[in-house]
Amino acid sequence: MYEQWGIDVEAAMRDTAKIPISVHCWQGDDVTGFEVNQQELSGGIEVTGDYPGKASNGEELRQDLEKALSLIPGKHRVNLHAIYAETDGKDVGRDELEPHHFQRWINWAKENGLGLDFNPTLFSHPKAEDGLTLAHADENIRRFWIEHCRRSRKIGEAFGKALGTPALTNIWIPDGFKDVPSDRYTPRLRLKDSLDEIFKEEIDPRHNLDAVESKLFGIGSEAYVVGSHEFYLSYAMKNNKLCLLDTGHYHPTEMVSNKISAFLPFQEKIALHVSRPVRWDSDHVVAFDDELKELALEIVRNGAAEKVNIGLDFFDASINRIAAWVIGTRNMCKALLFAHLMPNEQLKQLQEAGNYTERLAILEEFKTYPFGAVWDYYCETHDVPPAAEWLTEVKTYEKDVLSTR
Ligand SMILES: C[C@H](O)[C@H](O)[C@@H](O)C(=O)CO
Ligand SMILES: [Mn+2]
Repeated sequence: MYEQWGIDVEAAMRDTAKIPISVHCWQGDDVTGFEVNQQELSGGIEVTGDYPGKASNGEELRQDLEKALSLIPGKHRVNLHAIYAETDGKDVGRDELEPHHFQRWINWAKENGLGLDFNPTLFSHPKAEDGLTLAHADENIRRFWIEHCRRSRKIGEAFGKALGTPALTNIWIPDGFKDVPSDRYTPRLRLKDSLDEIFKEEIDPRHNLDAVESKLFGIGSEAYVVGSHEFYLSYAMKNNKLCLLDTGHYHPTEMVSNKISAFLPFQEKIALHVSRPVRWDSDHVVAFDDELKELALEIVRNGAAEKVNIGLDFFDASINRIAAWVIGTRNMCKALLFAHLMPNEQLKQLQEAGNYTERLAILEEFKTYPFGAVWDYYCETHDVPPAAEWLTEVKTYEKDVLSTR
């Protein structure tokens, strides 16, 4: 059926397999991390649920990631946060972190042929208690976070050097106000200054790429977020940084799929946190829904697979955490395969010719093409279980490993 449209199914599978997804480690432990002085999750992000068996150290988290990755077709990446440093019981401040605190992650990534990405952690910390970090009026606090971000880029650089693939080091801060500000400008000036300090040192883009992640609002920053979309878009354009678009960080009817082609004429690279907002930035597990398909289509039909760094960002503790990773990441891969199996060139020509009747007719017909069969075949060719067969393995792992923790 696909070949009748001139679609080369084997080529579609090959091209899908070339796209790495950066799998976020923080789904595995509810964004807890391994710091010696662990703090409550803060910064306006929430994890709900208490499913048993969560990973509580590096060994467990890596073991769980390995299990999840073994059920996902293709070769992918792992995205770390600074709170996943392993310091052997020593209380190392975030402004003191060094690449060697991530040596076990680097060794593991090397053994498993994975790339690593990184994020400084500017929440869940006494110096982020009032929800302000890089835009803080207190110079000591602001300096502390500048130093943390500076060091984070060096950690990203070390990942890139060791693994031969650039790390994406992404800065997200919670800074904002619950209620109407009396001055929106000064905190933004301070954030700009902080970023200038952080990025002062040039780092070879073959080892590290810098991204900045905007947000519309958070819990405790309902009225104003310093690092808004316009702020970071302007900063990234002027300073040659990547804008990271989190699909949960916009107005409920504002679609990130619609933004990709607006960025592409101007930006060499874009980064994504693919998430599933349900009424708000709720970070639900990514589903194979219309917006996910549209996002993948925008990447594939615009030939932008190498320009868009795809990362995931969801955390659900009400279900098995390995299953959450597998469902969300398989759905991202599924959407990319789906996008490669559309008659994109014909659809483009129909639009150019003003033939919107046929454009709609064909888009609708393809919704019921036998995509599931191709997906199963894709999984089999990558030696991972097709359809829901992966669930049996997750259940066995839950019985043998998770339930013993
Ligand atoms: C833990 C992540 O870095 C965090 O979720 C951030 O990326 C975000 O999206 C905050 O809303
Ligand atoms: Mn995010």
